Amino acid sequence: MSFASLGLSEPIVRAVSERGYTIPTPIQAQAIPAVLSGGDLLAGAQTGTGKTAGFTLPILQRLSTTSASRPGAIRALVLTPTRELAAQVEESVREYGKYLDLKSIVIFGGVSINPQISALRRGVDILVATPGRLLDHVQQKTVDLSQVEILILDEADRMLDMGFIRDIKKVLALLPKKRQNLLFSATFSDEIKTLADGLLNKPSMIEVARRNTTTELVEQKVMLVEQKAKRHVLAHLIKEQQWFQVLVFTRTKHGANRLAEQLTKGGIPSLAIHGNKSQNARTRALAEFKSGDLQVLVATDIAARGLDISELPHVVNFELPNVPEDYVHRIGRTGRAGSSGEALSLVDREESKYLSDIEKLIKRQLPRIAVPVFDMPVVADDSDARPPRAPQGRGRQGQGRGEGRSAQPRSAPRAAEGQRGASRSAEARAAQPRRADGNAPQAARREGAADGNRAPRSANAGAARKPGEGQRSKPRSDAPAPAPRRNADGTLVRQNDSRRTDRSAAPAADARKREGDKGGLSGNGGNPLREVFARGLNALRKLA
Ligand SMILES: Nc1ncnc2c1ncn2[C@@H]1O[C@H](COP(=O)(O)OP(=O)(O)OP(=O)(O)O)[C@@H](O)[C@H]1O
Repeated sequence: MSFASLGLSEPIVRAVSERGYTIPTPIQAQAIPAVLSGGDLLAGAQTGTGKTAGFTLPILQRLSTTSASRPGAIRALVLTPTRELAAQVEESVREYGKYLDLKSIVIFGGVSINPQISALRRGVDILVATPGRLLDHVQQKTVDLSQVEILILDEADRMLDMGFIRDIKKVLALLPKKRQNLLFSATFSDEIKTLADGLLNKPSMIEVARRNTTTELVEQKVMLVEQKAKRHVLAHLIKEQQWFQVLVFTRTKHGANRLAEQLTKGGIPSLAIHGNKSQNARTRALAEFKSGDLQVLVATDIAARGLDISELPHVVNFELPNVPEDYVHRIGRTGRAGSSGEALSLVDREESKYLSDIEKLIKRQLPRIAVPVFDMPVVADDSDARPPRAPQGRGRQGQGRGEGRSAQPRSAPRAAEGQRGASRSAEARAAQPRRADGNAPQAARREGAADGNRAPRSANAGAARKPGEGQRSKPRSDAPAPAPRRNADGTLVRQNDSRRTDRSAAPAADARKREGDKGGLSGNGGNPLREVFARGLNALRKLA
């Protein structure tokens, strides 16, 4: 099957083949004719399977073969949940439409509104926007949506959930009654699907794979590890396994800042991206990460949806999301367009409910792998020893609005009201890290500086490293001092624990074997029993 055979004109097919696409993906093969027929559509297909072109190409086709009712009028409106996704979608519109006489622009918050006003004045056929900034334009009467022929909700289930639904309803009220509605996502919960059905007019429904399934191209694993050990385990894995491009998801903005700072201090260049960062910092962090100049991007769910990072090899859930669909989207940043990838979830026992919700959604049990055995540095700062919040059901925590016009959290439907209150106070708690000596830890004091700026790098972190470059061999001045051998939960390995240690090392070694020795999961060389004995004795002396 070819793109031309789906009813697309030569200029569109030419642009698509210049992009390197020869065969439509299954969602494109089904969605393109359905959109061209003019009806409403609810389309679901796994992450990274080409949904963007699935709606963009037929929109371009429809608009290029009919004329606007009024010159310069907005004819298609694409809404996305995040600024970065809006920018990405509009880039695709421009690329696929480069041989057509259609104009597109993107508008989102966090940047000056004036250039957007000027661009809207000049006339535009396809507008890609985040809802918050779009409503700002509505309020200032700088946008006219009365001629919109096609509305597209990308990441539709997110757009219709409690974070966005009020804004979406305001936008819908401004659109002509007669229009084509297109809803695309990799996930649709039953309640969102029912809501979507109510908004659509006799929609066709396309489901390429079973709803809410994760892509087969991602190898998913779970490591059961205590919250306070997670950052050490993560740093160890990144160094030992020489992971380069790693996207790490945390539950809160503060947690993202803190982890990015800790990793950077430990010699792993990292930046955080979340809703409290300036747009400049967000754009820069994502660009550096996409281009391969940045080793680790620590993100909240702001980066979970839609972002297309070419051949991203690793996604890590530092904490599990409390909305199981978000798991599907997070891990879907890897394993895209036919490439394979790995997703590792670090799960504290307090998160076991989230894990079972996720496994229920994706209808499979995720394989558990052993925690690596290694020397964990002793740290006075136990600010991340706090376990994650106990599961409280659905509803996003600690994120507030997806792309708000203000820092105020969105209002939520009744059922979720209590959860959001809980989430805010939990975020506030997390904003006050504790330290044994009662002083604010460095991370907290630096937070202001780190926010919106490049996270401070350690003296010899220098430029981002390529895989294999100086990760193990170079001694670093900021490397943690040799420490007593500890278990993954931070407790000292005692003399009597040696058999236990050996037993816990065994599954790790097995896991490494299973993984074709990618692992590096074992401890130091030499005689492990003697080493454990000596270290244990040392530590006990110190304690005494
Ligand atoms: N027909 C095609 N042939 C080859 N590559 C394609 C084709 N269509 C899309 N792609 C590529 O596949 C990747 C994923 O596409 P896209 O971002 O549209 O996925 P998606 O289904 O919207 O994912 P998500 O659910 O995460 O938003 C992109 O890099 C895109 O360029």
